[in-house]
Amino acid sequence: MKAIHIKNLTKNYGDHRGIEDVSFSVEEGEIFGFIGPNGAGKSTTIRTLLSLIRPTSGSAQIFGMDCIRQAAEIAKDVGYLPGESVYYDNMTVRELVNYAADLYGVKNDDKIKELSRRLSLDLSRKMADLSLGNKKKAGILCALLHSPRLIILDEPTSGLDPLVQQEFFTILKEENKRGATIFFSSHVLSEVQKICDRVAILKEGKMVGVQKISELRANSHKKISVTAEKIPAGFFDLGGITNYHQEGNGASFMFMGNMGEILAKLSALEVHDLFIEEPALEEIFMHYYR
Ligand SMILES: Nc1ncnc2c1ncn2[C@@H]1O[C@H](COP(=O)(O)OP(=O)(O)OP(=O)(O)O)[C@@H](O)[C@H]1O
Repeated sequence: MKAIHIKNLTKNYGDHRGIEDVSFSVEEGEIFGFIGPNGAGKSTTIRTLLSLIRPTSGSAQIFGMDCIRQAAEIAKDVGYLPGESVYYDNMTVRELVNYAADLYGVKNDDKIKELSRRLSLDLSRKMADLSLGNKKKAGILCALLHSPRLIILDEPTSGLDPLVQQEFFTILKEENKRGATIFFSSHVLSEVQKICDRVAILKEGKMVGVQKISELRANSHKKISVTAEKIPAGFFDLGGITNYHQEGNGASFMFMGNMGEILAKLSALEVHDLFIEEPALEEIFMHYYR
């Protein structure tokens, strides 16, 4: 069963481009990343999925249900953390989560207590007095408290400090283990690689591709830096080399190909230092954004 199935989805805001002809699917049980720079159209896609805005054309389904016609039914199965949230300032966190729990018919308080403890969120505080990160935690609580089948998170980590972020990822992995599908939008590529199985890449409103994180890495270039007694000009004249820089007795470049060729070349040098590194996911993605 597909948790999410989007087909040729287009949303224009008058003359402004939102998203154009976006298609992809998320399998039930996946942790799926949705990546793109600010303004790429991630929130537009999510809001269309949840029927908060209407598409210009195309269709979307969640668990086989039509996102427009069956929006109310879908909402019971979904937990959603918006990118930007506006809350009732006068409510305490406790009042807010009780309100959300009532909406979803959640009677048991254990999960609320456990999540607030693990995220270090004080339930007695007023929403108006919370920092951005603590407001985010309250939003996370509201998105998870009913143990939904599908969790949709729009830029969930902005404002969370690193320790809380780590705990939040552990919680998400546990939610995934109990069977929840997780759809995670972000412009921070390094955090997506920590948790997601596959990613969809969005650029200027259009899909660039969907790939497994493991494949992205397997197909990737290696980053090589060498310092040696003397490196003749244009010494590394091999195929598969890009971003070549040479200065003084150092050279650095990206390489994709048979590493033996590089080692054969290096054996002709008096090498002082050699680094062969996996590039960050950011660098792997860069060729999509050129
Ligand atoms: N209500 C709106 N009216 C007009 N244009 C909009 C509206 N909402 C979004 N857009 C435009 O649609 C495009 C996609 O925006 P969207 O917010 O979906 O991107 P995003 O990838 O979620 O980025 P961000 O992380 O900055 O929110 C942008 O060019 C944005 O300016």
